[in-house]
Amino acid sequence: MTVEQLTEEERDSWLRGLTGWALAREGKAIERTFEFADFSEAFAFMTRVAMIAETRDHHPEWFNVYNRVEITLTTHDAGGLSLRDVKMARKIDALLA
Ligand SMILES: C[C@H](O)[C@H](O)[C@H]1CNC2=NC(N)=NC(=O)C2=N1
Repeated sequence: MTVEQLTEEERDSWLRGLTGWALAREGKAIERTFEFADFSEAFAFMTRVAMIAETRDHHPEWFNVYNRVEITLTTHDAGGLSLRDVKMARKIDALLA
């Protein structure tokens, strides 16, 4: 799939609309850390994110220990950040709203 990488301007503008997400990997990714009451809550969240990832065919890089989930979004096909990452971040955030 051909996916366009965001320009720096687009990236900064889209990022202003996302709370809690920060640029990572020299602007080629965004990341956010989530904390839950315990492992069960964290893993339930991960399961829901996994379902979204599968339906969108857009997969997170993530790390979990106990109640903490760190998510990094980047578009491998674009070699950096694309609108798909921004949309995925919004979907993830919506799970917690
Ligand atoms: C063939 C398949 O559509 C691609 O490999 C998809 C799958 N999931 C993906 N996930 C992410 N994060 N980036 C991609 O570029 C990507 N590409």
